[in-house]
Amino acid sequence: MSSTVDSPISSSKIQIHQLDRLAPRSAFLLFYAGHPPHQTMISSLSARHIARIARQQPLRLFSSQDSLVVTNVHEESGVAVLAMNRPPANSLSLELNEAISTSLKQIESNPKIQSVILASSNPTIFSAGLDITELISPSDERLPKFWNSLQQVYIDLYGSRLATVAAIQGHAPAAGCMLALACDYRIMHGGHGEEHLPTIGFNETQLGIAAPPWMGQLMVRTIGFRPAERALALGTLFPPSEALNAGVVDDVITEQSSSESNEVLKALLPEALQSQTSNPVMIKAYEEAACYAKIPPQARVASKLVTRSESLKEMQMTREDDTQHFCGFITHEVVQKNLMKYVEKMKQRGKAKKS
Ligand SMILES: CCCCCCCC/C=C\C=C\CC(=O)SCCNC(=O)CCNC(=O)[C@H](O)C(C)(C)COP(=O)(O)OP(=O)(O)OC[C@H]1O[C@@H](n2cnc3c(N)ncnc32)[C@H](O)[C@@H]1OP(=O)(O)O
Repeated sequence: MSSTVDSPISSSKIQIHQLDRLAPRSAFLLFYAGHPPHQTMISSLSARHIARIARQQPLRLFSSQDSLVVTNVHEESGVAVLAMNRPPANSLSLELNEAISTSLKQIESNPKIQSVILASSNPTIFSAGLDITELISPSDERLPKFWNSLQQVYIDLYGSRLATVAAIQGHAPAAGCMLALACDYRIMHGGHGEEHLPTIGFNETQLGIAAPPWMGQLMVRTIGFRPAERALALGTLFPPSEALNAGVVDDVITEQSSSESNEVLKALLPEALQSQTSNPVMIKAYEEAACYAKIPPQARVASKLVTRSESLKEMQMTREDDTQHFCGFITHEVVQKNLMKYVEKMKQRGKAKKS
């Protein structure tokens, strides 16, 4: 049996085939009418359940307000948006990491899309890095799974066939910075006055831990050996203008939002980001993404491989060792103590802010 549902991915219709024949909780195939078939994994709902909903009402596959990520595509310009949506700080949990990887693959499977903007539904925090609560007294089963999901996000983003543009509206410490550095282009908001400057960088040493080798090397490849060596040792968090000078980001936008919303952004941005249609960082991110989307894709991807394939290969080869080191390091008594102290400080700061 097949039924047709409206898709927020594009204006085209989606046909769902043979859902009833699939076992519950299995993945199913979606065929975009008029395009070659694409595979889309939907693991959290059973196929029967989805088939039933699909017959009754339009199925919103991507732009749900309570999803950990929200995505949308604009086939006319070849640009998509993938926004992290995990309040309060987009800290990277196992589930958020998996959602980022899955959504990126879904976007990649659309041949009309050449660029993706990595964004945040939080206007002041891009991502707070790893969810520190994942690191404290972790279970033996979850910790390696968690680290693997982060490695996978890095591999998927850094090696994506899509041109990737990071729209950094706010803070991007540690693994939040990694997400941005794994993109092809980074645009950061200049902040709202000296007292509210967002920062970006690898601050791990300030937590009593060290960035893993592949993250550290990413910084080295981005800003060069000596500046990276110093920034990693000191755990430097760069405010926007310093991030620009050091080459951590490619562009800093200081202008305020205009009152006029941008028509293309209205069509491109998922519901949860509609308040950002006049946001200058988003406008610039779209312009960059559209610019990349016009380059012949084979040539663009080949040039990306020239600069990235060696480090990706290395990552694949050292992945298991990296997981073992990470788990050993994080569960060390001294590291656990440092992390607990850090979280305590973070909570106190939060309480003080609220009172
Ligand atoms: C030999 C080889 C060995 C290899 C070993 C490798 C080992 C590598 C190990 C780890 C690598 C780690 C990388 C990381 O990403 S660690 C995480 C680093 N992140 C941080 O330090 C950021 C902490 N957060 C902040 O600084 C701020 O929250 C900030 C992002 C700047 C936003 O500030 P603000 O706007 O003022 O918001 P609040 O501070 O009030 O935060 C809002 C709520 O969010 C909670 N929060 C924030 N960050 C995190 C986080 N990372 N994890 C979990 N929760 C977080 C915060 O507590 C507030 O919660 P609440 O509202 O309940 O008070």
